Order: sequence, then C-alpha cells, then structure tokens
Amino acid sequence: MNRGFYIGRFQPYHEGHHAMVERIAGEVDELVLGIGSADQSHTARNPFTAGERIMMLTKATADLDIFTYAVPIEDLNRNAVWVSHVQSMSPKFDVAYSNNPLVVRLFEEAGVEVRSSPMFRREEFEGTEVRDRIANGGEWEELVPESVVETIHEIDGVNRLHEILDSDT
Ligand SMILES: Nc1ncnc2c1ncn2[C@@H]1O[C@H](COP(=O)(O)OP(=O)(O)OP(=O)(O)O)[C@@H](O)[C@H]1O
Ligand SMILES: NC(=O)c1ccc[n+]([C@@H]2O[C@H](COP(=O)(O)O)[C@@H](O)[C@H]2O)c1
Repeated sequence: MNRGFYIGRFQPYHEGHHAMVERIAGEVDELVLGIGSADQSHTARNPFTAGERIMMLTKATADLDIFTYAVPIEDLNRNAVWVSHVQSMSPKFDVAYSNNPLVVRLFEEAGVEVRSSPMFRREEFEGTEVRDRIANGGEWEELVPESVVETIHEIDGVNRLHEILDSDT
C-alpha cells in the first residue's frame, strides 16, 4: 500500500490540480490532499476557508479511483521545521507531490521522496487566473470541475470575491 501527499492552497481547486490528482491516482493507492495556508481566508489571494476547500476537494475527487483524505495545514513562519509540522498533521505518506520549488526543497532536505510533473495548460489552469475571472465577471466555470462551480455558488463565493476586490481598491 502506497500513500502520496499533495499540498496546495487550492484557492480554488482547478482543472490543473485535478489533472495532477488524476496522474497521481495511477501511482499510489491513497492520497492525502494537504490544504495549505489553512488559516487564511477572505483575502484576494486566499478567499476560501479551509472548510470550503475541503468541500471542493472531496466532491471533485469522489469519482476518481483513489481514496483521498483532506487535511488542513496552517502556515508556520519557520520553513526549517515545516515538513515536521506537515507530518504531524497528516496520515503517514511515502511520497510527496509538488511543483513548488520551495516545497520540493523542504521535503528533499527532510529526506522525503518528491515527484513533480509538467504544468497542465498553466496559462489558464492557475488559481490567480480563476480568481481574477470570478472577480471581474469573466468565464471561470470552464477552469474548475463542475462540483467546484456548485460549491462556489453555494457559499456565495462570487459576491465574496467582488466585495474583497472592492474593499481592496
Ligand atoms: N496547471 C497546473 N498543472 C500542474 N500543476 C499545477 C497547476 N497549477 C498549479 N499546480 C501545482 O499545484 C500545487 C498547488 O498549487 P496552488 O494551489 O498554489 O495553485 P496555483 O494555481 O499555483 O495558485 P495561485 O495562482 O493562487 O498561486 C503546486 O505544486 C502547483 O505548482
Ligand atoms: N513555512 C511555511 O509555513 C511554509 C513553507 C512551505 C510551504 N508552505 C505552504 O504550503 C503551501 C504550498 O502550496 P503551493 O504549492 O500551492 O504554494 C502554501 O499554503 C504555503 O503557504 C508553508
């Protein structure tokens, strides 16, 4: 039995993340989805709460052939002990997945195997792009799984992003 760990902020969970999870599903039996910056919400960069992101990930991965756990991971102002912090919050894992250079370095320095992947259609499948489109009335629904569209509507996420943008300017 092999278990992987994939961390992201998932603000929101989009088709690039989903392509990565589908690829990971071919390599491990179980996957821990670490919800990074779990303590952050209601800001332009991190609009959604950890609980809202748990809904997005859980529903979007329900039909995949892999068992997933969503685990919130709060930020820590000490990179040198961040991997221990992650390990203290997560079920044990054999391999970490990330395309973030700092995350890759921290895991490798801690002796954890890390796998990266090519970016999938990064010009569109990027959290920043999805948030910009939501805030500016663009076509964002095609960039995220259908269940994420539903969750964002359920939590009134479009209006939240509009209000955050208005109050930032
Ligand atoms: N299109 C993509 N293809 C493959 N991996 C991706 C893609 N987008 C993000 N990732 C990776 O997924 C992990 C989590 O990313 P994150 O949640 O920060 O999303 P992001 O799209 O990079 O967000 P933001 O634009 O908000 O910084 C990172 O390792 C990131 O490199
Ligand atoms: N010292 C720390 O708290 C620390 C270090 C590395 C990554 N992280 C977090 O891990 C996540 C990494 O996700 P991304 O790959 O989406 O940037 C982010 O939430 C980031 O804040 C935190």
